Amino acid sequence: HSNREMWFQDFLSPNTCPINAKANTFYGIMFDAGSTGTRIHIYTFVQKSPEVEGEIFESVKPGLSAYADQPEKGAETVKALLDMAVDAVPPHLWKKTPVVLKATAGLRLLSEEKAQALLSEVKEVFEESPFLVPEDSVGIMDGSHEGILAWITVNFLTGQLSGQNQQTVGILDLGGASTQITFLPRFEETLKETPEDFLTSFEMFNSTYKLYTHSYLGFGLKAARLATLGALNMEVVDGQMFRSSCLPKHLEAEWHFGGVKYQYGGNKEGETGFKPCYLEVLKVVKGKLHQPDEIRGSSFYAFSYYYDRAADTNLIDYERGGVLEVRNFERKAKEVCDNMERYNSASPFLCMDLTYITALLKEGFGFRDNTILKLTKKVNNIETSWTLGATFYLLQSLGMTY
Ligand SMILES: Nc1nc2c(ncn2[C@@H]2O[C@H](COP(=O)(O)OP(=O)(O)O)[C@@H](O)[C@H]2O)c(=O)[nH]1
Ligand SMILES: [Ca+2]
Repeated sequence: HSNREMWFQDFLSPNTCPINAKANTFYGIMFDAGSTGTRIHIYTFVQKSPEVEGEIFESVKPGLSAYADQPEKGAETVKALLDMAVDAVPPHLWKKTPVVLKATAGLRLLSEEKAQALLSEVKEVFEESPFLVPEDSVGIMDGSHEGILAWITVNFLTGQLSGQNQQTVGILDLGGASTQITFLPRFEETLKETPEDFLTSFEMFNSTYKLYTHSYLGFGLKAARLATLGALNMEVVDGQMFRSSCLPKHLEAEWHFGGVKYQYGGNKEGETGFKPCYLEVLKVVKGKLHQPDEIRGSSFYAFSYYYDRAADTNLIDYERGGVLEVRNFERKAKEVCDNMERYNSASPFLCMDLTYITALLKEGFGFRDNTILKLTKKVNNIETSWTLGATFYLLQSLGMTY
């Protein structure tokens, strides 16, 4: 360093810079313990109005449920991410920076004691850190909150929660083990025909919202693969083969999910391709999901695996996302499933995944072929995830703001 720079650096050190510049900035750390990975979101807030100044986002695979029998190792993956936050947050703010981890469907599918073992190891990592560890800093996220909090994130970031025009957007989140659908019903009719536990009211930014939301456990993309193979929620006999016409004909492979090993493969003799595959995935979704009429015409934001699979098949730009119709997923599914040899470089599940997404949207939720989906993974450079919404609630509950 030249001495000029040193002088400059000294001037801006925390205890000499103008207090209002520093006092306004504070941080929140929210971990998303997803079924396929653990993610850290380090948010920077500016005090004056609910404003997110920035986000540091990192993720690690696999998710905590893969460490069902080695909870300390699972917690180590959280510690590695938390060490990043020690570097990112100024030391004088550590004690005022809350750290929370919420686990989603991956841990909901684990046994109670295995999930608790993982969570208590994570709690120890938090206790050993320099950050503020609130009361319920580690836990499993309630499915209905998962959808609502993602809705808050997207509608806050797109400015629908502050502006007067309450033209909010609905959200679709396709995880590995569960999938969420959330929107603000406009018609009284919808409220009447919706099951009671699908409707949740809450207070945010001094407005009250009554949202339609549901988290379908077992309907995430990975869980749906097992369901399509007929392997979900069953004791797998060692060496048992699971076959599907959604898989390449000559495929023989094994796969680990949620700590269990599965043998799976294609239909050497039987049929292969979109038509037989669609019939298989239809068994997973037909008649299993609630179909609110209101959504048939409205467009939705869609992210997580909806985004990943659309990007993997160039339906959207990998970085910027894009807008498409439900029919684009179906067309791509047909193209992949009926030309499997051309796609052998991609995941062997690509045909099954795209066909499942098509069936989930059309036969599951009841969307039309021309329903518009806005696929995004960031809005204003902030990840579209339930974690920002969860952090707003956390700060509110700590009386820190909003
Ligand atoms: N970019 C990005 N992708 C995400 C985020 N959360 C989930 N995903 C993607 O969605 C996939 C499945 O979601 P996950 O959270 O692991 O499953 P869940 O526990 O059932 O919700 C992951 O493999 C990621 O690719 C996120 O915050 N940002
Ligand atoms: Ca998730």
